[in-house]
Amino acid sequence: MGLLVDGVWHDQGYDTAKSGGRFERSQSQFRDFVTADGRPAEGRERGFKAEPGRYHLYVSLACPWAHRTLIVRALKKLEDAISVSVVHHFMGADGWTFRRGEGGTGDSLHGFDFMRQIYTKADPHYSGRVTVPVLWDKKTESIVSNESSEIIRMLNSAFDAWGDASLDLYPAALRAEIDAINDRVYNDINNGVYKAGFATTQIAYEEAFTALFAALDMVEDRLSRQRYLAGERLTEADWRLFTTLVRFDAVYVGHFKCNLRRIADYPNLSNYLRELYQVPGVAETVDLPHAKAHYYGSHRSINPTGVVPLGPEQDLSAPHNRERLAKAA
Ligand SMILES: N[C@@H](CCC(=O)N[C@@H](CS)C(=O)NCC(=O)O)C(=O)O
Repeated sequence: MGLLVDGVWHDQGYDTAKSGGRFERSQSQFRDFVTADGRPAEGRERGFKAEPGRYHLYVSLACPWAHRTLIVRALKKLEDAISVSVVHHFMGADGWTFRRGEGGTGDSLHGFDFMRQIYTKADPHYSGRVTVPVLWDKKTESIVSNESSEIIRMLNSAFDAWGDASLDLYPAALRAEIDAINDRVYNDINNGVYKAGFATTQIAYEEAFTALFAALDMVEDRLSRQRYLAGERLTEADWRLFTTLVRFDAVYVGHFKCNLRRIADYPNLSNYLRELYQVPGVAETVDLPHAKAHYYGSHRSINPTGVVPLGPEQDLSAPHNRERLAKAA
């Protein structure tokens, strides 16, 4: 694990010394937007026009942030319009690599060996972490965005000429509701599991753990009354929660010490997780053996032996009971 400083790679883990043992996620730095007409988004200088075949996603199948982009690409039926490369699951001293095999596809655009080369190609003086996902523009040979929450918004709305325009995961009428639930889910659940797992002091771990399970309890309660997080229809808020839920019992309970309860112990959350997993196109984006191999194998500060546990038993294809919450027409 490492980062770039002025374009030079340094093998360095997360520094929690200055923050009382707390894991603090750094801000994504490439924040442009693809738009349908190519005009720069508000407050941005560079404009990128949506065109089929022009953009490429770099993802890891292990990463919950990258997973969001794969799900929205599949749901919006953009597989032919936006190509993908998948990094290898092992993230060691070189960071993400394009080693082929075990799910890794190699870099089909440049034939690079390391993900960091994508960043230095876009900006030879880049300083920061080398993260996935990345939305790459083949035309200008640059990174449009390395922020998953913004990439999914682009996939949702900018490419409707080539995808499923009938699906809107961020409908105008629900935006305030979606933004509010996203905020809690991001801080306490999506990022919460990382804050628990990468904490290097007891107090930092306990803070994250307490907030995480309070938020899961809140979501469990909400999902006992309504089918989806923002009400009666599936939105991006659900997919953002899904990528953490689907990894929870297999990875976060053990590896990140998030072990007060499993998702399997929450009746509504576990049925909801199965419903989302069974939405056509989604199961193909989920690779739990790959995720386990990544987390347990790569984070040697947490799991020095790299041994990957074999369990748990899980059947995400089993029936769910969520139809009972559908509003009678
Ligand atoms: N805010 C970013 C976070 C992406 C992120 O942190 N990805 C992780 C993988 S799960 C990563 O690439 N980490 C590498 C590192 O921190 O060095 C997003 O949502 O796109």
